[in-house]
Amino acid sequence: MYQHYVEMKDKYPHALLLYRVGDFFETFFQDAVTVSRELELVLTSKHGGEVGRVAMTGVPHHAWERYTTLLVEKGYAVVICDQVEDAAEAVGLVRREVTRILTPGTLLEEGMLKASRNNYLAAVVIAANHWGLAYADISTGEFLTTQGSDLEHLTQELMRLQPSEVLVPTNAPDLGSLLRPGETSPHLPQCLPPAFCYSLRSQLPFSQGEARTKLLQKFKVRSLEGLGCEHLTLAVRAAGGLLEYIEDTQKENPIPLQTLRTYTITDYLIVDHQTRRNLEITQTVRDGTFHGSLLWALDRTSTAMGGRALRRWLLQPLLDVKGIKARQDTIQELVENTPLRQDLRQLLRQIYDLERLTGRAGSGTANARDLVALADSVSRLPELSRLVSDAYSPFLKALQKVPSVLEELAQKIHHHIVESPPIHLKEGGLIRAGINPQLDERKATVESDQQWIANLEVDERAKTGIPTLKVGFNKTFGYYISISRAKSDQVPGNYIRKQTLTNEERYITPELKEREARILTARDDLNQLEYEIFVALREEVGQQAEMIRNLSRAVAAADVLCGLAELAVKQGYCRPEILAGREIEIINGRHPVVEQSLPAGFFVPNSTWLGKEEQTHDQSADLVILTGPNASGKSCYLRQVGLIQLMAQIGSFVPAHSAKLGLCDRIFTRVGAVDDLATGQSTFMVEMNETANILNHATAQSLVLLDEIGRGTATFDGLSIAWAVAEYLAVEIKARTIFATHYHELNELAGMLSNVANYQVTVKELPDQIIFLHQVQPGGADKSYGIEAGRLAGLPTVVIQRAKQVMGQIEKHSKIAIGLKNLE
Ligand SMILES: Nc1ncnc2c1ncn2[C@@H]1O[C@H](COP(=O)(O)OP(=O)(O)OP(=O)(O)O)[C@@H](O)[C@H]1O
Repeated sequence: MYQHYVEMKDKYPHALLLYRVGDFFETFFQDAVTVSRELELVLTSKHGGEVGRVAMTGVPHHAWERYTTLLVEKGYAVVICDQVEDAAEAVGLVRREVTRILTPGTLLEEGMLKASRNNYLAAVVIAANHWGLAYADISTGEFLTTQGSDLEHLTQELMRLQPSEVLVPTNAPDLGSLLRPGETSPHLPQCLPPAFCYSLRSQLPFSQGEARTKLLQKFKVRSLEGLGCEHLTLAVRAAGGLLEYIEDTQKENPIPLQTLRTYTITDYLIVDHQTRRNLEITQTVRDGTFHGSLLWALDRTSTAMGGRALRRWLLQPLLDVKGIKARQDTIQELVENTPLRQDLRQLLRQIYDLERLTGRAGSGTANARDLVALADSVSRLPELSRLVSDAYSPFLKALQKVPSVLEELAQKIHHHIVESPPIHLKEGGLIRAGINPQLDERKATVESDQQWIANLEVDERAKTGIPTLKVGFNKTFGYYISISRAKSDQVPGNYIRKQTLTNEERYITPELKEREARILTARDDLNQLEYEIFVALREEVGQQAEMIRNLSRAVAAADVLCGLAELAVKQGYCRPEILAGREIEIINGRHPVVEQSLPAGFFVPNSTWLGKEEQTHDQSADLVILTGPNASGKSCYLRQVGLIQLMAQIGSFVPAHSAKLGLCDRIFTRVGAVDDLATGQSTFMVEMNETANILNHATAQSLVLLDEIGRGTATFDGLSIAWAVAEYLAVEIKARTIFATHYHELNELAGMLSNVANYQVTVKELPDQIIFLHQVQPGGADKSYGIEAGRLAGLPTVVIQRAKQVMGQIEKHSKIAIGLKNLE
């Protein structure tokens, strides 16, 4: 056995090999040490003949999925080597084969995947400063590719996707190895973020010739023109290499992938990783939780597919007005038609994860319960289409037609498979009566034999006159007749004694054994036949994978929009008017997340005007300097504007009384720095890097949100940098910007530049407290409340007095604007 194990392990040197021995999956040698460390399991050892003592760690065979999930989550590849024949019938060593290879990016099993998010496998090809990126979710079939010419964009795109595994073609000697998050290799290009798992692959499948041929074959086309990537060499190379990997690891279960789609990152609103983090789109900054994120606040979807789609939309908002309006129209129809919205939500709740169920059917991993769940869901689709039959908005109209072949397929599944089938596929009990005459005939024979055995006890008691006679069954002898030892002298002549126990004797009869043998063979045949009928049905579903998935995507989109409509109604959102220009006008806007965490009516709405032509000065600024005391609501206001803009660009209604929003090409944020200990950078350096990135990439079409710049250094350095940055943004770039700051001196900019305005968050000052009004109003705060806050916090009176004196002096001598004017 060890020899066979070593032969298998040789084939998969970079994966953990789980090897079935009896009721356990065992790991040996170094794998055992790793598994025991990672899963906190006991490491034991056994004498292994010539090799001496062998370290081993095992997990119960029925729980392999649970343990494997943990290992894969930690970034390991796992190979399952299972017994493929019955140990009891095996002659010599039980035959074992690799039945499944699991890597973080190639999971299909339901329990291993998070319902609410995609599980992406990505592949990158880098050539000098150019890159190609392909990604697929093999559980849902999505398959996309793109390319670009700035490595920073590749990093950002990977951060958006958060792939579970990234394939990188290299010349590394340890091809096939999987680097876990944080592990490095000299063969890994620098621009790849260390947070992901990287699979080092050979270059060949990623070469233009091989990759292109692979794609042509897979999609049965003669040119890649129709897929949109004929001339995108790097995109083709990445996609072809990715496809080869999927086929290589999923030999047993050919994956039904959707047709490759080519996209361009600049077709979407660019939200860099920093901004996504600062705006807390999918998780909070403080503790990384989902609760408190924008996704948490917006998600009212009813299906897992809808939940995943909403996440994708939020991470990839649109730049195309038509696309946004189509989504808005659908939300509007659902907002206005409450009965339709409610019925739709009710119905959607009954639809399971069709995308993934179809994937499992197509790859041959679905069980009978999966097929029933799929049929249940598909059979809801005609109801759904009837419900939206009068709808006029685009995403509801997309549901109006359900191909009859799908309805028939669902009926067939229901007709064939019993209502609550067992999990196991080879133990029978799957297929209904009346489906297959051969099956029914064999079932009838088995049943009659079983009935004969069931009657045997009564018959034999009558025949022998022994009232305590019993018929029993055990694994060693099969059926037997049991008689107490006291009565054993009364047994008939055809009884053959098999076993003697303390108080009883066990017998068989030739007829009993004959019936038993017939039952056992017939049952095996029956189970096999049921399995074959099931597999044929599963394949039939797999053949319709594309059609089911197209509909699933339409259901997912409708679900997202129905959820957004529900939210709009419940939270009082408005439909923003999307403009082609640069104007941003938000009347009485609210922060979508903070609003939901406060009691109703507590959130103070605030308006915003940016980039408007021909308006009063306060309402036409490109750059707003926002001042106000600590904790007055500056950061909240700043984020609110970013979130409203982003929500509008996914097509959602927004938390405001009304809004007119010109599209943004990018949203940038710089919000309160945290020391980046991992890279050893100081707070100030992180802040400066981020600011540099903004100044180098923002355009007049961008939205820039800056919260405190220049705080991590000496006051005058900080103030000077903040001033120069604000000026550059307003004069050179003309990006729409909100600049929150404690440097009141920046208010002087508004007097010098016509496209700069001052806003402040107001407070009410009482003798012994400051009341936060959270109201944003035109005008610069004329005083800072830092010293006041210090007083309220209990700093000694002398310190407060002295601080006031020092401030008085500083203010007297600080005339930045006048000074700068004199310089010119
Ligand atoms: N418009 C609002 N209505 C109601 N409460 C608000 C509003 N804006 C902010 N708040 C509350 O005030 C708290 C402080 O807000 P925020 O963090 O935005 O202040 P800040 O001015 O940025 O403070 P600092 O200058 O210290 O960073 C928030 O936690 C929020 O609960």
